[in-house]
Parts: sequence; C-alpha cells; structure tokens
Amino acid sequence: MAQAYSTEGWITADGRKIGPVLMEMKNITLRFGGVKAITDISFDIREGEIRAIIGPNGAGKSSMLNVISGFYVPQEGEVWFRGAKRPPMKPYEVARQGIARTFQNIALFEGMSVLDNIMTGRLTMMETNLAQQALWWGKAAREEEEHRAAVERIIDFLEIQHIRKTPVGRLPYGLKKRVELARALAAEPKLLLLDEPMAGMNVEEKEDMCRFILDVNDEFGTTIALIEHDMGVVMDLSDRVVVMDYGKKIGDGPPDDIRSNKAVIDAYLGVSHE
Ligand SMILES: Nc1ncnc2c1ncn2[C@@H]1O[C@H](COP(=O)(O)OP(=O)(O)OP(=O)(O)O)[C@@H](O)[C@H]1O
Repeated sequence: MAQAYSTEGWITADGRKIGPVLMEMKNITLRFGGVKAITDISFDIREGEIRAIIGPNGAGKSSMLNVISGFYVPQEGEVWFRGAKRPPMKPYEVARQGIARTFQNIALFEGMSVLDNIMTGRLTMMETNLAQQALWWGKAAREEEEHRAAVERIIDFLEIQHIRKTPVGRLPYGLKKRVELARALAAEPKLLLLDEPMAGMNVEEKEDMCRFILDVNDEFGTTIALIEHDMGVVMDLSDRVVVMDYGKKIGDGPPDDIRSNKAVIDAYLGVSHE
C-alpha cells in the first residue's frame, strides 16, 4: 500500500481515513519477577486504524494488550491516550476512557442470555446507581431504554437477532466469539482490543469475523488493535503491523513491508502457527 504518511494521517488504498495518533506506547518494559515479558517497546495506534500485533508464542503480545487495557502496569515507560499521559489506572477506569476488549479465552456469562451478556458491556456507561434508580425512577427507566436500544442496534449489526434470548453456554464457539465482540462494542469504545478474535474458528467463521471487524471499523469509525496468529487474516485486515519476538519489537509497518522484513521472516522460521 503506497501511502503518504503524515502526522495528520492518510487515506488508505481502500479509501478509509487514518487520523492522528490516538494511543502511544513509549518505551514500555514489563517484568514478571525475573521474566521480561516486554522490553522497551514503543509504537502508536492512529485514529481509525486497524493495527495488528503479531509474534511467535510467548512474544509478549497479550502482555502488551493487557498494558493497554490497564490489567498490567508496566515498570517502565509511558502510555499516552488522546494526547495525555495516562496515570496508572484500574481496568474499569481505562474502560471508561473508551477502551474495550475481548479475551483470548472467551469470558462471557454462560448461563445468561446473549442479550443480557451484551448489556453487561454497557455497565461502565450507566449513570444512575441503585439508590438513584429507587429514588429517581423516571431517569433510570429512560436510561435503561436507551441502553436496550443501543444493544439492539448492535445485535442487528452483528446479525445475531435469532439467538438474542439463547443462553451463551448453548452457542457454538464462533457465535460466542461474535457475542463477545458485541459486548465489547456495547461500550461504544473509541479503541477496541481484540485478543485472537479468530482463534479456533473454521474458515467460514473466520470470514464472517473478518467482515464484522472491517464493518465495525468502517461504520462506527472504531479504532482496532488486534492480536492474531493467522497471517492471511492479519495481512488482509490491518493497516499497520507491530511484530514482537521475545518481548522486543522487531518490525513495525504496513503489511507489505512486514512480509519482506528479514528479522520477521527469521523469527517465524521453524515456529508453528495456526
Ligand atoms: N501473569 C504472568 N506471570 C508470569 N509470567 C507471565 C505472565 N503473563 C505472561 N508471562 C510471561 O511473559 C511472556 C510473554 O507472554 P504473553 O502471554 O504476553 O505472550 P504472547 O505473545 O501473548 O503468547 P501467545 O501467543 O502464546 O498467547 C511469556 O514468557 C510468559 O510466560
């Protein structure tokens, strides 16, 4: 993809607008005791972009996503979001700032319906608490109605109307992944983090998920950062790719550059991938 890079952004080959920097990771180092999961990594994520993080198993990708979403606080480095340095925050505070995520292993309430699971994605946006709901019924009811309408829009968008009342535990894997995406979208995030959204899916399910990710990006303007092992998917979907290996960044750029990057090719040689 030939792009005229600038600080304001650029237009992609398929006509999408990439804006200025939304999130910047500066010299991030993360240790678990003696294990260095991330060593001095810097990269940025731009508004409207689909940004992939790839690398062999144990490279530090999930750790990086956990730093972005506030689950881990790095020992060194700075996280900048929307032009401001982010102080150490709890994950729910990060979520309130407009960052939502899905997990490598699906994290849904199996006994609850699809609709109710997606509704939990709106919790960080709910203004009234229980006491207010008791005292100020009108406002709480109005709020509830708005939340339900927003959830219904997402259900339509992701084409899961037919399972809205079904307990999540009864769904096949691919649909559970779609419900997880729906729950993350219910928070109306500015930045959506997807941890291996296609893992364990068959070809048809992967194609569906790809389409939904592109549609979310296109129609809601959501910036997306994703970890994915399927190289075909990564190269098709993403605008730019960060490559990690043993906790270090060994590549960063558009898919065409990454494909021909020798350090990246070497890191992948002899490593098995799905
Ligand atoms: N909570 C933790 N405690 C101790 N070590 C951890 C923890 N989380 C990750 N690590 C270690 O940090 C390194 C990076 O792990 P991480 O899960 O981030 O890699 P990854 O690239 O996401 O791997 P995969 O593709 O297998 O999911 C590994 O050596 C891992 O064992």
